[in-house]
Amino acid sequence: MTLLWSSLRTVWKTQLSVPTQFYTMSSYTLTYFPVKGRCGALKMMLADNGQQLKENLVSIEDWMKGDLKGSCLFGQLPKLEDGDLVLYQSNAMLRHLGRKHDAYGKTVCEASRIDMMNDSVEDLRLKYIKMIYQEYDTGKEAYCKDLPNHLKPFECILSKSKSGFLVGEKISFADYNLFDLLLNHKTLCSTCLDSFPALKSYVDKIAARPKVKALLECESFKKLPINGNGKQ
Ligand SMILES: N[C@@H](CCC(=O)N[C@@H](CS)C(=O)NCC(=O)O)C(=O)O
Repeated sequence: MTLLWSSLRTVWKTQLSVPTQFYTMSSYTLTYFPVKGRCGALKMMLADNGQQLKENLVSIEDWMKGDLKGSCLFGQLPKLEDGDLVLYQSNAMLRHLGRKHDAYGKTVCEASRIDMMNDSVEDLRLKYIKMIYQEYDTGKEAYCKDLPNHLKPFECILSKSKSGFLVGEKISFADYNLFDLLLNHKTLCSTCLDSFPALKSYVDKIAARPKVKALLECESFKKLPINGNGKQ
């Protein structure tokens, strides 16, 4: 049993831990609207790994013509192309990049915990999107009041983390995703992290990673609105 487990671990590590430099020739193309939206985390992860990203920005006018929508597997963007691989679903893209760029944990158990954390980030993102697009004027206040209940589990995890990341010793795709969503929330409510010291230093620490910092300060990234309806 021990032997089997250790060989499984070896297979998993072989799949996950291919040196990052092996992938420097990857050519990524992202097709999406001119917003940060569901692609902020993906862009941060690629930037942090020194990867190039070609972007096709789609205006609402072009989208409304319907041809592109009709060509998308689920009728929605973003779409990420990595060579011959075409991916839809932003979380599948994060996982793909996590596998390729060693941001998906060291073991099967770490990967599963990263999945769990990312699913929780997605739960909060869906609540955020619903408020932004459907009830900004009537629901923002209640949303901000309830926000600490959703941030508390992340604070709890990070306050116990030795590395300062959600899972294991290294940054993972779930960290980029949570970081991106926390930046959105700081824009929504500037004091929302004041009673969460671990989350606050987590955001500061990821924002200070040189390549992430460069992206956050880059004009073409900064000028993208967070959401498509202008609310933030
Ligand atoms: N679950 C999908 C959601 C994608 C999604 O909601 N896309 C929106 C923009 S962020 C879209 O394409 N809206 C246009 C439409 O539905 O026609 C993902 O994570 O990628």
